[in-house]
Amino acid sequence: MGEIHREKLSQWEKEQEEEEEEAQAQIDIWKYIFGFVEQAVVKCAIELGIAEAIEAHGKPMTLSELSSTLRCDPSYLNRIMRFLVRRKIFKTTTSTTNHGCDLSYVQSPLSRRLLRNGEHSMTALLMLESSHVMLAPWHGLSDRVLVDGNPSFKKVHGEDVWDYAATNLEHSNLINEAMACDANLVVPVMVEGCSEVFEGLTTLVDVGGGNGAAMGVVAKSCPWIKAINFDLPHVIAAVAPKCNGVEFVAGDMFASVPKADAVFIKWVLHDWGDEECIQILKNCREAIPKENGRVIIVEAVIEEEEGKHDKLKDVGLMLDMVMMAHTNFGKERTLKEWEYVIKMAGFSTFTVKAINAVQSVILALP
Ligand SMILES: Nc1ncnc2c1ncn2[C@@H]1O[C@H](CSCC[C@H]([NH3+])C(=O)O)[C@@H](O)[C@H]1O
Repeated sequence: MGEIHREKLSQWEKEQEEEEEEAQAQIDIWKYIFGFVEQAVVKCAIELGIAEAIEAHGKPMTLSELSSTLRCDPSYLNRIMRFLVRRKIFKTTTSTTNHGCDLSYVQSPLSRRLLRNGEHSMTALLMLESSHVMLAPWHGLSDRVLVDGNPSFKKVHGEDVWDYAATNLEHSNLINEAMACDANLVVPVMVEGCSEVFEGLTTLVDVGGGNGAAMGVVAKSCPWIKAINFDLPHVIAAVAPKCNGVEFVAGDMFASVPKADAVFIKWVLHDWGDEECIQILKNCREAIPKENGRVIIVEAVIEEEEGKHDKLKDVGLMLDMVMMAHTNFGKERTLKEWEYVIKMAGFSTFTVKAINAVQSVILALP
C-alpha cells in the first residue's frame, strides 16, 4: 500500500470514528439530563408496592387487576409499567382471557430486588439514596470541590450524617436497613468464596455493624463463632432487641473497639478521611491478638488504570461520589491509598482478594 493511500485511509478512519462519537454523544447526553428519572420511577414502584402485588397475585397480572389492587389510575399506571418493562424491571406475557388477548405483568430478576422482604431486596438502599435527606446534599457538590469548600451534608443539615442520625431515628433506621441490604448480599458471598478469613476464629467483632445483619449471617453460617455487633449507642438501642445469636455492644470506635480474635469492618472506613481511618484501624489492631489476629476490611478498591475494572467494581466510582456528597472527608480508595492507611495504622502486611461484589476483602495482619 502506498504512503499516500495509507494516510488517506487513516484520515477516513479518524473521521468515521469522530462521526460515531458525535452520534453517540447525541444519545448519551439525554442520560445525564434525565439521569434522576430512573431512580424516581423505581422509587414510585416501591412506594406503590407493584412488585409485592404481582408476587401476592401468584400468576401473571393484568393492568386492570394491578390498578384495582393498588387503587391506581390505569392510564398513569400503564405509563409507569411501560417505562419499567422497557428497562426489564418487570416482564410481560400475553394470556388469553374471555375478552381476548391480555397483556400481563410478571416478576423479573430486577423487580424481585424491589420486594421489601425479598431475599435480595435492595429496596431500603434505594429508599435511602432517594430520600430528601440524602438527595439535598448533592446540590452542594460543586461547592464541596472548591478550595475551602464545605462538606455538603453538613452544610444542608447542620451536622454530619452520624450526628444527624442520632437525633433523627427514622432516618437512622433507614440507614441501618439500607446497609443491611448490602450486608445480606456480601457476607454470604464471603462465606462462600472467602471462607478462609473466618477460619480458626472463636470471636469476631463487627465494627460499625449497623443492625447486625452481617454478624447474623456469620452466626448462622459459622455457629462456632461468637459474633459481636458494635456500633454507636443510638444504633444499638434501636436494633439490639432484634438479635439473632449476636451480642450487641454500644460504643465509639474512635475511643476503643471490643476485643476479639478478629475485627470485621465493612463500609465504615470509606466514610472517613485518612487521619480518622488510621485512628479507627489502630483501635482495631489493639482489639485483636498480636498472633493470628486479623482485621477483615470489606471495601471497594478503586482500579487506577482506566478500563481495567469490571462493571460491578465500577460501582465503586459512584460510591466515591456518594462519599463526597454524604460524608465530611470519606472516599473510596485505590490499592495504594489502602496500603497507606493500613501501614500507618501499624499493620505489618495485608492482602486483597476480589469477590463477586462491589467490595473486595482486604485482610490486614498485625
Ligand atoms: N464512632 C463510631 N463508632 C461506632 N460506629 C460508628 C461510629 N460512627 C459511625 N458508626 C457506624 O458506622 C456504620 C457505617 S454504615 C455501614 C454498616 C455496616 N457495616 C454494613 O456495611 O452494612 C453505621 O452503622 C454507623 O452508625
